[in-house]
Order: sequence, then structure tokens, then C-alpha cells
Amino acid sequence: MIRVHDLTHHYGVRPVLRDISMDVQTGELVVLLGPNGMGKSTLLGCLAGVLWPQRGYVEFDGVRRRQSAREEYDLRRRCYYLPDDAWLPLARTGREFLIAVGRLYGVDYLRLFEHADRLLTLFHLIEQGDSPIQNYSTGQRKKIALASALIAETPYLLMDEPFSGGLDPAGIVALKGVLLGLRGDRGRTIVMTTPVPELVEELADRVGVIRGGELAAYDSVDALKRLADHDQSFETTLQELVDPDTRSNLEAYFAPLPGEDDA
Ligand SMILES: Nc1ncnc2c1ncn2[C@@H]1O[C@H](COP(=O)(O)OP(=O)(O)OP(=O)(O)O)[C@@H](O)[C@H]1O
Repeated sequence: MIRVHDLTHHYGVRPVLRDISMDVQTGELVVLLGPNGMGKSTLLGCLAGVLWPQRGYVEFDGVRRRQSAREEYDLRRRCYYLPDDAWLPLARTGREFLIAVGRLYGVDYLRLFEHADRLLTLFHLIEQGDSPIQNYSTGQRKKIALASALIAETPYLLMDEPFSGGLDPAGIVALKGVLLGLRGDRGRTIVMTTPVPELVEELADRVGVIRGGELAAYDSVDALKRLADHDQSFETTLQELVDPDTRSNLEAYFAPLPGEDDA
């Protein structure tokens, strides 16, 4: 289980997250949703231990992040953090990279080679698998980064915008399927961010909406669905939670400009 308690984070004097508290149960897939620049990546960075909140704390199974070097080291081996612009070893092949990540996370050798093959197949990278990553297209780089997160086989997976960055439709379907499979059958705990409400209904057990530096909503998909009006889709309900001003801003945008006839 992941516990975030009363977390506040500033960049300089500017507060980005204020008093965030949330629990993620083991085996859940939680989607953090919010407009651009609202602090989703910052919250994920705090969960991952790469950012240190000014107040509050993050715990994994009762172990607080960055409390002791030994505990933090153990935690990092159980928790894979994939930033949205993950570093890649450009001179290495995709396969070499996957094998190196798997070894770093202590995955058994025999499984590792088979798993790497399956990931390369799943993401249509078999042909590129033995070429240096510098020859990959943008979408292929995203796919190899995603594969690196999956090959680590960690119980906790923190992914920043895994569906962005040029994934093609087949890649999106593959990633959705893998995340659903891991959550359902293998009891992995996954926290991911996205600015796109469309992904939530299919994937999430629970949704956190970050707005104005606060957790504006944190509930199960079923509970959020009950908020939806009969004449309104779940996506529209989510969209309104994420950005209540979108509709009025659209109306304002299409209002007659000076000199236009408003008849
Ligand atoms: N290193 C930094 N120094 C100063 N300000 C930062 C830094 N990183 C992020 N910010 C600011 O903090 C706010 C939250 O950024 P963050 O990247 O967490 O948002 P986000 O919700 O993930 O956005 P997006 O959907 O665009 O990825 C933004 O206003 C951003 O400008």
C-alpha cells in the first residue's frame, strides 16, 4: 500500500501541491488526472522519491521514503519510476537496454531473455530490437522506455504519462492490455498520470483529480460514475472535475467579436 500524508511541495516559494493525502491499495491502478501544469508529475516524483516534499511524507508498505539509505535502496528495487521523458542509452540496442534493466532489478536470467523478446514483439520492436536506440523513431523510443518499466517486474509501477509521446494505436492497445493484465492477474500496484480523461474508465480503479494544487477528487471510478447526470457521459463529468471552466471558456471563445453581428 502507498500512503501519501499531508504532502506539500514548493518549487522555490511557489506552492505546487498543498496538503495532499491519499492511499493507494495494493493491486490498484490509480490514474492521476489534471490539467497541464497542475502538479501531476510533481506528485509522482514525490511518490518516486526523486522529489522531496517540504511537508508531509510518502510511505510504501509502512516504509517512509528517503528516511534511511538502506530502506530507500530496498524500496527503489521494488518500485519502478518511469518519467515522461525517460533517459535512454542511445548507443545501446533496445534488447541490451532491457536486459540491463532486468539485471539491475534482479530478474532471473532465463525469464529475462524471454520477457525481453515478448516485450519487443508486443510493441512491434522485434526488427529494431538489435539496433542502437539512437536509430529509433519518437514512438519507438517511447515503446522501449515502456518496455524497460515492464521488464523490471517490480510490485510498484509509477508511470508519468505512459500514453503520450507518439504511441501508435497498436501501442496504445498493447499498453492498455498489459496494464489491465498486470493489475488484474498479478496484483501490481500502478500509479500513472494522464491529462486525458478518456483513458480513465477503461483502466482505473481509482482516480485522483489534481486542480489548483489540491486533490480536488479522489475516489473509485464507480463512485465518480454515480456523480454523472443521466444526460451526461462519465467523460464529461470527469472533464468538468478536471476543468470546470472549459464549457464557459468555449462559449466565450465563440461569442461575437467586436464588429461582428451577434444576431
Ligand atoms: N523544476 C521546476 N522548477 C520550477 N517550477 C517547476 C519545476 N517543475 C515543474 N514546475 C512547475 O510546477 C507546476 C507543476 O508542474 P508538473 O510538471 O508537476 O505539472 P503536470 O500536471 O505534470 O503538467 P503536464 O500535464 O503539463 O505534464 C507547473 O506550473 C510547472 O511550471
